[in-house]
Amino acid sequence: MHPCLEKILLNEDEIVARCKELGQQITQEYKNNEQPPLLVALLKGSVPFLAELIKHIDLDIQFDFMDVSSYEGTESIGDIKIIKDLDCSVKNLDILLVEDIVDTGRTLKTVKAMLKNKGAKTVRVVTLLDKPDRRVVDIEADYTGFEIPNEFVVGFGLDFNQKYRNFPFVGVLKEECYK
Ligand SMILES: O=P(O)(O)OC[C@H]1O[C@H](OP(=O)(O)OP(=O)(O)O)[C@H](O)[C@@H]1O
Ligand code: HPA
Repeated sequence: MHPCLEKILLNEDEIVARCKELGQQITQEYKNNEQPPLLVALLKGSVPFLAELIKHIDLDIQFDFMDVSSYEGTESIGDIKIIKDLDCSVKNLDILLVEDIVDTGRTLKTVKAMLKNKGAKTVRVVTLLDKPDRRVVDIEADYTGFEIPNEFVVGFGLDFNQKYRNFPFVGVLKEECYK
């Protein structure tokens, strides 16, 4: 057990089982679509979730990455910066945006609007975690792994100051470690 860990909210088995359900649901909902979706994953937090999810999507999907940043420590700074844009065009594509967490909703709202502006045909969202109590803009994911309470979480991709992304579970740190 890591010395900074206060508690585990979601263990690895629960996360993997939910990724399987989400992958199957996505497969069903896109299988009669004209084209398979392009998964757009937001770096860096969504990487472990993307890696688990795609094992359970039985469609000829492709994926690409964008890196946007809005957090310093546990604070959303509101201003969304693009650090790395997509490699491919999204024009007329059905996009499935892959997020680790929807918190204030600012990142999702901004990125969804960017993709629409670039000519995406549709933009849906799959998120591992949703923290509805923290929302400041009106936005919801189309597919959600787990709703969680208003606590700053780490693990399964989520960081505090770039650390703890490699925990295979989602947990909460001891207060003295959020410094
Ligand atoms: O709903 P919001 O309040 O906008 O917060 C959610 C976003 O914040 C985190 O990203 P961050 O900018 O920390 O980048 P990271 O994925 O590299 O950790 C997280 O990965 C989401 O993308
Ligand atoms: O709870 C969180 N943990 C890590 N990163 C985050 N970005 C938004 N909310 C969170």
